[in-house]
Amino acid sequence: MRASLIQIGVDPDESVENRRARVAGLVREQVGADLVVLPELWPVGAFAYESFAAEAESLGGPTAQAMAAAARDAGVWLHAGSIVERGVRGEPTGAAEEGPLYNTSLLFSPDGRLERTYRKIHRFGFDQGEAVLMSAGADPVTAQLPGAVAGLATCYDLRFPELFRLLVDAGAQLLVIPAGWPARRREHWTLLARARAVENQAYVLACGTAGTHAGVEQAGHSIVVDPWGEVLAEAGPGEQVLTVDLDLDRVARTRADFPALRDRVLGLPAPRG
Ligand SMILES: NC(=O)CCC(=O)C(=O)O
Repeated sequence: MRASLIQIGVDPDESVENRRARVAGLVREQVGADLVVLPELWPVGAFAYESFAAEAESLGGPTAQAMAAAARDAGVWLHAGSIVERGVRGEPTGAAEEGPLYNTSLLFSPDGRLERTYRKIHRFGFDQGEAVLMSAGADPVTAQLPGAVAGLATCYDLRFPELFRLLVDAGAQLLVIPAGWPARRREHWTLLARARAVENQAYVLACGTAGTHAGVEQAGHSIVVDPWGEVLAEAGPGEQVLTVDLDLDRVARTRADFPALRDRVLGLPAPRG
């Protein structure tokens, strides 16, 4: 599988419309890739909280339309990163006001069909920002890609290994993680991406943003890690396309040769203390 991660520069001097068109063009350039991955909330910026409501879209909105067309034109599977999704009015409480916001990832097939959506489960910000503006997703998601099952997660999810174990138990061999990770915690990003790969004996494709928005410098350094924890490719801090060929049989070989996943002991009782 050939995968291309497009580490998009998200800066306030570019309009959302311009960035959407520019990114669609970049996706169209990835002819020959099997899978293209974009970062978290690249239309608006993961930390541009004050713009979330104004830039919220439906699953048939302008970003989804542009990405569906780009996936079709390039003939690629496209994990289009995430958008601020405006959910349906009245969901989930039945209230009459506008629908809730979600941080929702979109996965398109090469014919431009929206195959999967994943609403980010772990919202970032503690008691502010995304954590209060967005509603949490509740459903882990996998998708069958050519030759491998992908497990979907988003940015802050990377810190929660139990989600990845669920994905692996559902068959995931490839963990796809769009992000908008800040530069000041770049060491965590790299460390956690490698940890998730090693402990799950899976490929990790983690695609972040570049640039600075809402005063938060982004880490860049998108990274592809193999099931042994080796870094196959890593971007620098700026906008960049990272293309890498994955040997998908390596997942099964790693799990057979070093069967740590098999040796899990499940259902342990609560610790005695
Ligand atoms: N957008 C995010 O989820 C940011 C996560 C982050 O900054 C961190 O986990 O650190």
